Amino acid sequence: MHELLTPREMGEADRLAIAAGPYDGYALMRNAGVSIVGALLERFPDAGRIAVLCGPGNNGGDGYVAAKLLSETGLAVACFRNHAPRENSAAFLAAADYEGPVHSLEDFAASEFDLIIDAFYGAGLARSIEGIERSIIDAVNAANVPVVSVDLPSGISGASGATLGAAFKAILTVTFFRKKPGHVLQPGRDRCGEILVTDIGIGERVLDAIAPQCFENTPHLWHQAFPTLSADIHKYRRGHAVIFSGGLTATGATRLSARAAARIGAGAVTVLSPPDALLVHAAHLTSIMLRRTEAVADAVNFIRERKVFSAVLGPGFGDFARIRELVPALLDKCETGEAFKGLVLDADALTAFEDDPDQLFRAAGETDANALVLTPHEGEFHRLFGTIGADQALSKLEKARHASKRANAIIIYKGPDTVIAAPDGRAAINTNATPLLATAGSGDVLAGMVSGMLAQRMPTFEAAAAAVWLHADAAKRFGPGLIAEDLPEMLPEVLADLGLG
Ligand SMILES: NC(=O)C1=CN([C@@H]2O[C@H](COP(=O)(O)OP(=O)(O)OC[C@H]3O[C@@H](n4cnc5c(N)ncnc54)[C@H](OP(=O)(O)O)[C@@H]3O)[C@@H](O)[C@H]2O)[C@H](O)CC1
Ligand SMILES: [K+]
Repeated sequence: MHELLTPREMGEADRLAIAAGPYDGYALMRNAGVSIVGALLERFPDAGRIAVLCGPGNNGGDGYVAAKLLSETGLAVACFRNHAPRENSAAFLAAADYEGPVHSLEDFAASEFDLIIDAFYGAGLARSIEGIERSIIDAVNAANVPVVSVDLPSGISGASGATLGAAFKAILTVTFFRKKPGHVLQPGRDRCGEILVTDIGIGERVLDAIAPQCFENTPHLWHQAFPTLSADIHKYRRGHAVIFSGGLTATGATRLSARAAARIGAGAVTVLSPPDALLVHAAHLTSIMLRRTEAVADAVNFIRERKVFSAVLGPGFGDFARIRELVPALLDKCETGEAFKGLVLDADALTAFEDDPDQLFRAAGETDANALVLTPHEGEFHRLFGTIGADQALSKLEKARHASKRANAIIIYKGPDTVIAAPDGRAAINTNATPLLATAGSGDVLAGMVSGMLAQRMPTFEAAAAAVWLHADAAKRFGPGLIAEDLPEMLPEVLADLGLG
């Protein structure tokens, strides 16, 4: 159930389902109407006066079916519309079968109803909503009458989650078969309210032909890929990660990453420290090891000789020139050795390339697509991927995908709707975030978690997606008062509940 279908893919699912039978388009629409009414009666048993706002397409068709069913239960239902459905469409049949009153939108007043069914537009929204429909959306939102949206809140693009003109703020959105990216990307996600995905008779088998590449980030996506422990494992075989430390006054970020890498299951974690910070680390570290490194060669030799599998570079690092020297060396298997699988660049390691991102992309382009993870938040993304970031026509999902191809790296584009994208086109949108994660050091922990999973040879896309989900789950479990130090300490509980590790 974690596949997300674009409106185009959903249209294809519809077409394949009708071709396979037994339902034709109107039968699917009737099933959709039954789902809407079932959810509505369960949640709003006291709604006496219900308005159904019907658009000209099949979304409106679902509205007529719902109106007919509700009026058959004895409720006072009124339909409003601007345009009748196209002749011979399924929506046309639904409108003809509904025998109650159909009024002009001009006569609609939100205050006269206990509940509004929004069936203006769904998957077919093609442009900005204007005119009377826009005025009604604004008035309904201001009046605070509960809105149940059919498929999507009208005005929200199913592909991007963007608002086109104006969009309803629904209390419940009933969608069909699978969610769409617009349900999980902002601002769409906030406009949906509760999201109910219902079965309308489309068989799972249609997904074989569609082969969706976008997923909601849930444990189903990466559970199977999570490292398991065999009885004969030892600490270095379990996986060795290194974290690069900055200088004397900025060592905390390193330790947060290191602790997270260890807690997520790396067998050994070593902090690579410049000489001036060694004593500070020595005073704080216990199970995590410490190694003095000065020149780039010290670091890559250590990685090669100690069979290190992954590294984090950036948190608290400070020295941008050194980062620009280190990255090409760390992406070069001749330097690091074949065992080294993955480099996570965060914070300063992203900023270090803002004047010349091509330098980073060139180095990444010469390595395999699973060797590098970049973890930009909004500002870092724009600095690194200026043109892609500024392209208003692209959704956050598309931006992450373009950036991933451009950089030949897995991108974790952070935010309330973090997108994880791989150069092969796969993408996951995260939905379990909490504002509690807006605390200093939480990004350092995330970077450490990714590297801890890479150290255990988890495939990179899955490791990145798992880290994002587990990180948010840890924050939610801790709750108010959370600081970054708490995140690694919550991981044992998070992992145990999922049966992982
Ligand atoms: N398998 C399923 O998921 C099923 C879905 N159903 C429902 O069908 C809709 C999708 O129906 P569709 O007819 O493709 O699209 P819409 O109803 O959303 O809208 C298309 C019509 O709206 C016009 N339009 C689009 N944008 C605007 C706008 N901003 N202002 C005015 N008019 C607009 C569009 O006009 P064009 O000129 O562009 O053609 C169309 O007339 C899906 O969301 C589900 O609710 C089925 O009922 C069951 C199976
Ligand atoms: K709608």
